[in-house]
Amino acid sequence: MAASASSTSLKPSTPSTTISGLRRRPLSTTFGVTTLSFRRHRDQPCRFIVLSMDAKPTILVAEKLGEAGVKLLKEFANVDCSYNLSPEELCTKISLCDALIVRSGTKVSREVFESSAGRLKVVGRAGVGIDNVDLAAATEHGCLVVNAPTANTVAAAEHGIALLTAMARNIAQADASVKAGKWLRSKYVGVSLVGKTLAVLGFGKVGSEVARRAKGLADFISLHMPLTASTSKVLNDETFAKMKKGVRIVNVARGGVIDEEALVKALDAGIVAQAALDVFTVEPPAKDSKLVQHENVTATPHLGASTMEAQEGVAIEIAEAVVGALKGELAATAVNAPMVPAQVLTELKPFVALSEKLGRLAVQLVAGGTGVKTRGLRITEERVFLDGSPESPLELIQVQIANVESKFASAISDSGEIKVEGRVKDGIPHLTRVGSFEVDVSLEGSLILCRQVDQPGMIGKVGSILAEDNVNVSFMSVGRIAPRKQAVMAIGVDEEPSKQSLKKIGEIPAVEEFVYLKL
Ligand SMILES: NC(=O)c1ccc[n+]([C@@H]2O[C@H](COP(=O)([O-])OP(=O)(O)OC[C@H]3O[C@@H](n4cnc5c(N)ncnc54)[C@H](O)[C@@H]3O)[C@@H](O)[C@H]2O)c1
Ligand SMILES: O=C(O)[C@H](O)COP(=O)(O)O
Repeated sequence: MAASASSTSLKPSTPSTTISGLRRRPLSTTFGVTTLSFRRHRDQPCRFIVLSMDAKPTILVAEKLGEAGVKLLKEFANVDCSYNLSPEELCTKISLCDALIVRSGTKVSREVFESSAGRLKVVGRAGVGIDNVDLAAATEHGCLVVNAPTANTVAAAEHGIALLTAMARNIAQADASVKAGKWLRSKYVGVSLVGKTLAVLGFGKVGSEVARRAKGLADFISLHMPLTASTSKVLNDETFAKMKKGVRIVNVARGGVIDEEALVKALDAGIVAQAALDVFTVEPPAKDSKLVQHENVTATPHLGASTMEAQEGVAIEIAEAVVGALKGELAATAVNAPMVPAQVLTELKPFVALSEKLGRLAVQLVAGGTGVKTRGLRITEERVFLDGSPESPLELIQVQIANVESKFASAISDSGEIKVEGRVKDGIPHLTRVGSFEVDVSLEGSLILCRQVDQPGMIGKVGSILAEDNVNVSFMSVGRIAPRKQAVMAIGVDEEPSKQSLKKIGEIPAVEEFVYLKL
């Protein structure tokens, strides 16, 4: 038997947690805890949904993905490539899947998350825009959403420039007329780009690449912001009325950032001379759409990301992100959790493992089962620096669950919540407090918590019962209020004890309560 025993005396429980020089109010929830919170540098909160998989996962790829990405996924998971699913078919299939990969053509609605009945752990968006994924529903269902934010940036910027130049010289319209047997040289006189001004709305990755390529272009507006509540119909009757007459508009962002009816009116009135559009509010747009059919509109079918290079890049980027998330690694491209720089991820990794284990442990301590994880969850966190330094390292994590009963009464703190606390020691998560009792046990394998009258021989008695059952004890720690009063024994075990052994432990006369917890 490999065991290490230690004994500590009870210290009064504090209303907040001290984190190396800063005082921090612990996380608290009204119901179960599976979501973890940290602070990262610059005092921005980070939230991770920690995933762990036991069997080989199943990944549904619902839209065409580059081969290199599919190959990568197949090395790790069962991969089901099923395209053109109806919303109903997607909802039926999703209950058998651990991850889903989509492009912009699939709506990942609340119904999809509800239909997954908790099995769906990751949604991978093979591209940038995540307006087709219900992020609030994903978060509520404990599902991580990751995207591939970098691999198609250049492709989208190049398409924007292609549309801009093609629009300025009427390339698409002129091509169609020549193919129709016409030769209309005076009809298709274009505008020169030299000396003009270009407004880039949405100056992020794509927008800045467009600007770099567009030096010297102008009197154009190129849209590159995501579709959100604040960008929806950002170009509308009011904004068109304020524009310079004869402006030309390029949209490779999302159709919804333009009020399309207003654009048709602006085109008819000559306020907007031309528009080059890759994206539409509804895709594909209606065949008789006034906008698409307008003679001053150049339209492409959402081709911004469609280059061989971008699609291979996106496929690999999303495959790596989804596989990483399914393995429980921290996701750098998570969109319903903040992006965290690589060096911070390394620093936080053991704390994520600690938080995951504390969360699991705390939820199992709730009386009446653990099926409350996604409902009524309220997380609060407050950080006050004692030494004035936001760079102070994280020292311990405390998880509290309020407004619930516990199946292990000793886990209830003086203030009435289930409380567990842990630290990272030599890279390994340790449980350091249960309720008001200080313990020190490595959070590996599983755990027996046992409250007993503090008296000689207790460690031996419990140890013998486990030894008879061939259960190896990895760590053992006792926290007590005062000598010969109540004590809590935390025993780490490598194997699951039989029901009989657990019963025997419960029958030791000095044992007042005990619980077996799987980590
Ligand atoms: N047509 C395509 O195939 C294609 C390809 C790639 C990206 N996109 C679209 O382009 C968008 C931008 O992609 P990205 O990689 O550059 O993203 P990004 O996050 O790097 O850049 C978006 C920028 O928009 C800005 N922004 C947000 N709201 C704004 C507002 N109300 N007004 C002005 N700016 C605002 C942000 O601050 C950010 O700088 C994506 O969200 C996607 O919808 C389309
Ligand atoms: O947001 C994006 O990345 C682009 O719109 C590309 O979408 P797609 O993958 O459906 O081409």
